[in-house]
Amino acid sequence: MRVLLALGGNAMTNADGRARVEDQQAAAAVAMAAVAGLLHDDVDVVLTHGNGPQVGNLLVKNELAAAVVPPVPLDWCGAQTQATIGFTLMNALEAALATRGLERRTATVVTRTLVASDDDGFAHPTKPVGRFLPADEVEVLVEHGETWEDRGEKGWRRVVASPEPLEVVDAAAVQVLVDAGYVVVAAGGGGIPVVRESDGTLRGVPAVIDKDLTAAVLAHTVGADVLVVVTDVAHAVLRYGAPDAEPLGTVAVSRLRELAAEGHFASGSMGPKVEAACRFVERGGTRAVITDLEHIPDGVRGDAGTVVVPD
Ligand SMILES: Nc1ncnc2c1ncn2[C@@H]1O[C@H](COP(=O)(O)OP(=O)(O)O)[C@@H](O)[C@H]1O
Ligand SMILES: NC(=O)OP(=O)(O)O
Repeated sequence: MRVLLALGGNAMTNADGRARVEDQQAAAAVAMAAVAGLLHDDVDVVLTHGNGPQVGNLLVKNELAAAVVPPVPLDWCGAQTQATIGFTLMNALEAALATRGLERRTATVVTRTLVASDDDGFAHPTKPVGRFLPADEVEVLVEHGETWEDRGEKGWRRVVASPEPLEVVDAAAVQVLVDAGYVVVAAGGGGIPVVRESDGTLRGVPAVIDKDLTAAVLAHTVGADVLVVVTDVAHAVLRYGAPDAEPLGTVAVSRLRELAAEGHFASGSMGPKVEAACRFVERGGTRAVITDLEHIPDGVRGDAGTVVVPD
């Protein structure tokens, strides 16, 4: 069986969004222990991951150091996060496997994702990145041309362009490595966004793609049977936060689309996960599962989490 696991922010760092190195290493150790448990069953695994906290931190470093060190664009920041998170996950996974007496080769692929140059996402930033700030600290940043959004209790967060992923450009390399038995980390942060020029060459563009939507594209392209969207809740929930909230178990994809249209899944959090799960199953995937780290092995079998199946 081939499984693509998309790891959310909670699996990559701690809850305050600051993404300190030690927090990222600790979170990776916990996440990779869960993934190592899955590798007992000798499944092929491709991992992808978010980068919102990390890429936001790199943007802040750019600003603070601009007088001394040349700033780099957002696509470069995204590429840098693929490298640092990829190697952290590889180290953590190999350590987790070693404690179980297991060995699997690992690789991280610097991965580009094709987007449309006229995507509406460039005009309307939606992707939250970096740390949370109180409203009074945000004013001056908005005056400098940044877009910030009120994210509720935790404060305000910067939002950047987030175009739709059309194609994972480097999927063939991922496929070769996974066919050869590697556990592959790929398309981190949704992939480095690129557009195709009229002469066929690719050019990086300043944006951060939603990693769950790219995960659905990559899972289909590498022939995954199961997509698991790993987050900090065991299920997608109907009437989330209300007294009569109801965790969603196994659901047919067309029914899930109806529930999404009724507004059960918040945009910018559970919404893209549900959308990614629907897209993967609609394109022929056996099942897509939304669950937390603890339930990964059961979720892969379809025995835990929100399990999205074909009609
Ligand atoms: N209907 C819902 N069911 C479950 N969780 C929901 C729902 N709507 C919004 N959420 C929120 O979505 C969060 C997961 O999304 P997000 O924070 O973006 O995850 P990650 O960083 O793991 O990718 C949950 O912690 C929960 O607060
Ligand atoms: N790129 C991305 O979707 O990152 P997060 O999951 O960390 O928001």
